[in-house]
Amino acid sequence: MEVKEVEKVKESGIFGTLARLGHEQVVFCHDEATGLKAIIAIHNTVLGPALGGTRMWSYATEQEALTDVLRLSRGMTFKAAISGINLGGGKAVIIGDAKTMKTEAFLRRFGKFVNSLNGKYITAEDVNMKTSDMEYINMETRYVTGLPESMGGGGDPSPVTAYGVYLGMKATAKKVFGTDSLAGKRVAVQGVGQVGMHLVEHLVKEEAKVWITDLFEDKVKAVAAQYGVKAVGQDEIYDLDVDIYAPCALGATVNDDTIPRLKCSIIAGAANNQLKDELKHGYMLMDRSITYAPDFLINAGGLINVYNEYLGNYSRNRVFTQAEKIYNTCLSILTLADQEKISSQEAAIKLAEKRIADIGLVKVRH
Ligand SMILES: NC(=O)c1ccc[n+]([C@@H]2O[C@H](COP(=O)([O-])OP(=O)(O)OC[C@H]3O[C@@H](n4cnc5c(N)ncnc54)[C@H](O)[C@@H]3O)[C@@H](O)[C@H]2O)c1
Repeated sequence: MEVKEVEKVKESGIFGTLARLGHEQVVFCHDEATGLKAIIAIHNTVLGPALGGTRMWSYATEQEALTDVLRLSRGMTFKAAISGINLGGGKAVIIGDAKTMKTEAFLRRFGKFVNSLNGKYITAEDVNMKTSDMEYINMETRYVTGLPESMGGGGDPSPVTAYGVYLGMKATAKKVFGTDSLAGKRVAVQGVGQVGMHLVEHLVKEEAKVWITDLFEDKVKAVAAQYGVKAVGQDEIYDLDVDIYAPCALGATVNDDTIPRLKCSIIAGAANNQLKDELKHGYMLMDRSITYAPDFLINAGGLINVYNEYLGNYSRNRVFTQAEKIYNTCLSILTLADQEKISSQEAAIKLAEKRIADIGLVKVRH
């Protein structure tokens, strides 16, 4: 959590912050018996109900939890809008230790709070929440998605996310190199977890030259051996002489320290909030002629997956077909950014906001 962001919330007060970020509703949930403390933030419901996962974290302060949920829910609005999905943006955070506090009663009490919003907010998994937790939440509300396949859910969203990231990377390559072929292109993948590993598979299939890193050496060794790619140290990844940097671990890795070190022409990866400061670092990348594929667009495969599950009659094929739209949307955004001399992140937000405004007008007409 950025200290600066927390300070901004303190300075402008809660309503001032909601006005600045454009939120509709924030719900504070408290239950003495189970020790549940949660915040549900509904950013925008113009396109549909607000969908976004629940994150459980031992936040240092309540202010920090509030800042996180406001920032994340706003991001979900843009992600759904740019992906052509009829959903709004929302998110929930639960304050506390996920290892010790999650009991059946605790999760079902949270489910009851979600249910009290009558479908205005739909929850799903996020950091420190598992599909098994969603099963308990589902006992108290039907406004939950991301259920296990055994319960009719869509299963692991990571392959869909990785496919979208791969297509976003190809579209960006088309813009930068004039061809979307990644054959022979040098790609550095940071984080070979669920998404990173599937991404490596796509890249190797297309004969890209791949370097990988991860916090866990066993993961690195396993992926390097399986796909015949090269392993590098965690910090070394920023200095590699590569064409593409793919952040698939944590957010905020594109920042004051790393931008001067990067030698790539493209950044395209799965992590959320890759730019530490959306505005400043978007422009720093432009100055260095590094083209950035907006994260909330190219990592939207997971959202497309849970949305389809929520609609019912889930089909994995349909999900992959919908994820293919990421390629053309990415090209449109990069073209708009060029035309208007703005960062690709700003261009993506502009297109997302335009769709919300246009569809908002359609909705008020009879
Ligand atoms: N899973 C999805 O469908 C999905 C959808 C949208 C966005 N994302 C985002 O994509 C990213 C990857 O998701 P995932 O599901 O693969 O997560 P994951 O936890 O399975 O994998 C992340 C990997 O990054 C590694 N890592 C963490 N910090 C690192 C560091 N400093 N250097 C190198 N490696 C590091 C971890 O050890 C782990 O192996 C996350 O930021 C996630 O929020 C995932």
